[in-house]
Amino acid sequence: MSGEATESIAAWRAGIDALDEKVIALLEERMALSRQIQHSRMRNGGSRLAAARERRIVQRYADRLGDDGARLAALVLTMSRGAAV
Ligand SMILES: O=C(O)C(=O)C[C@]1(C(=O)O)C=C[C@@H](O)C=C1
Repeated sequence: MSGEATESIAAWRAGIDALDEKVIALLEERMALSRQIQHSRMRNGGSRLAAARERRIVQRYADRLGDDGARLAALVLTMSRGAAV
């Protein structure tokens, strides 16, 4: 591979690494918000789960990202629920 290509790939990877850091930070922020909601609901006698809300979230991801988006949403929700200890 040419030196130019190697440099380009390194720069693009730096961009990806920066984006991944943001995605991770956003996921952490999301999990914290989700935990607040779940704790609040449970303190008030409700359950941890809000199934209808989850269906809307999965649908939103699916509309934008297809079947993989739906799977990603399910994983994000699992992580968010798991954070509510
Ligand atoms: O929106 C809520 O009611 C939440 O509790 C948050 C959240 C989520 O992480 O998006 C988590 C658990 C529920 O089952 C539904 C959604």
